[in-house]
Amino acid sequence: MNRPVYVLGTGLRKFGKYPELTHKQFAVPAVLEALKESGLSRERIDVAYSSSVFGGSMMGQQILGQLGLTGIPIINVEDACSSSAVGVHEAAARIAEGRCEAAVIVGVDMLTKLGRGALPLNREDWDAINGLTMPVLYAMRARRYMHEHGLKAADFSEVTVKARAHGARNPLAQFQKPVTLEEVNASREVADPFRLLHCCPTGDGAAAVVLGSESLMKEFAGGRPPVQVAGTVLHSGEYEPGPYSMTTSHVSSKSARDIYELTGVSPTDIHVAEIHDSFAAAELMYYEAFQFCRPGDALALLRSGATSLGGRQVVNPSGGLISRGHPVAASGVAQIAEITRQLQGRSGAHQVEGARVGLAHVTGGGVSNFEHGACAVTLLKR
Ligand SMILES: CC(=O)CC(=O)SCCNC(=O)CCNC(=O)[C@H](O)C(C)(C)COP(=O)(O)OP(=O)(O)OC[C@H]1O[C@@H](n2cnc3c(N)ncnc32)[C@H](O)[C@@H]1OP(=O)(O)O
Repeated sequence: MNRPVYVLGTGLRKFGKYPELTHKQFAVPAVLEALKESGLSRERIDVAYSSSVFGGSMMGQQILGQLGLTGIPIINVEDACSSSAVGVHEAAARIAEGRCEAAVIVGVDMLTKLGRGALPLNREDWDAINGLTMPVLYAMRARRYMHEHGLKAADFSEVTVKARAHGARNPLAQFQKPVTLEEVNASREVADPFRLLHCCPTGDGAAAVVLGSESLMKEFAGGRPPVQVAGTVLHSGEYEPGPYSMTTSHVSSKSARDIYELTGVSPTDIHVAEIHDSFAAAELMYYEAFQFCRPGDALALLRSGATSLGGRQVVNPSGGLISRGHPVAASGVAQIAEITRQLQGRSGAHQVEGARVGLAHVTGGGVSNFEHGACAVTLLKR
C-alpha cells in the first residue's frame, strides 16, 4: 500500500536564546500551532514522534502529555541533527502504508543550556577524544575542498553573506541582521579556515508538523494549497574501519540520487531547498551533492545569484542553519515546515515566488568511522 501523504500543519518558533524556558515549555506552542493549522482535533492524531538530542529522556511524553495527546504511541527519535526529519520519514511511511491517518512530529533543543563553546561530543568516541568537534571536522573537509577546487577561505564568506541577507527577511530567524564580507572575514577564528560567522550558531529552537492522509487533507485543507510529501530518503554513512575519507559527502550524494529516483524529480525541477549549511563550506559541497551544479562549480553557482532570493533555485531562503539557527533536533522538522510554507506562498519577505517543488536536507552525527550518522532528505510538492 502506498498512499499519498500531506503536510497538514506547521508550527515554528523563532529560534534564539530562551534561558528562562524549559524544553517542554518552548516546544508546546510549536505543536499547538501545527495542530491548529491542521484543523485536526487531538483525537484524530494516531501517533507522535518527538526528538531532542540534549533535552533528556522521554521528551515526547513530556511535551505531548502537557497537551493531553496521550494514549497513542509516542516515539522518541534521536539521530543527532537529523532526528526530527527521521521522525517525519517514519511518520510518512506509517501513513503511506495505511497504518495510521495522522501523525504529529516535533523537534526541540535548547542548546544555550549547554553553555558556551562547541557542542559536547561522546566522550567514548575515538574522534571526539582526539578533538574532532563539529567545527574541526567540517574545517578539515573545507580545507580539502579548497585544495581540490582552488578556493580561498574568504570565498566561503559569500555563503554567510547570502544566508544572513535571507535571515534578515525571516522574522523567525535567530540572526536577522545582514553582514558584509568584511565583517565575516574579520570575525574571530574558530577552526581554520572557519571564522565565527562561517559557523552556524548554537541556540534554542522548536518546530512541529502534522502529517496526514489524502482523506484528511481533503477534509481539513483550510483553504491552503495542499503540500504533498512526494518522497523521503534516509541513509546512514557506511562503516569504514581504519583510515577513511572525511572530505567527501557520500551519504548526501547517495541520498540526493535516491530522492530524485524515488520521486522522478530532477535537480533542475527544485525551486527551493533548505540544505544543511552547518558551516559555510558545506553549502557549496551540498550544491554538488544535489547536482545543482557540477563538482567544482558551486562557488560560480552561488556568485551567479541563482541560489539567492530572486534566483532560479533558491537555497536556504529562511537563512539556513547559519542565520535561522541550528537547534539540532529542531532543524529537520523546521526545514520541512519552512518548505511547506514556501510552497503555499506564506513566507512573506523571504518568499520564493512561484515555488512548487522543494526539498529539505539534514545530515549529522559525528561517530568514528562513519561519514555521517544519518542523512534525511524530504521532497515536497504543491
Ligand atoms: C555531522 C553534522 O553535520 C552535524 C552538524 O550539523 S554539525 C553542526 C552542529 N552545530 C555546531 O557544531 C555549532 C557550531 N557553532 C559553535 O560551536 C559555536 O557557535 C562556536 C564554537 C563557533 C562559538 O561559540 P562561543 O565561542 O561559545 O560563542 P558564545 O559565547 O556562545 O557567543 C559569543 C557571541 O558570539 C555570537 N556567536 C556565537 N556563535 C556564533 C555563530 N556561529 N555565528 C554568529 N555569531 C555567533 C553569540 O551570539 C554571542 O553574541 P552576543 O554576545 O551578542 O550574544
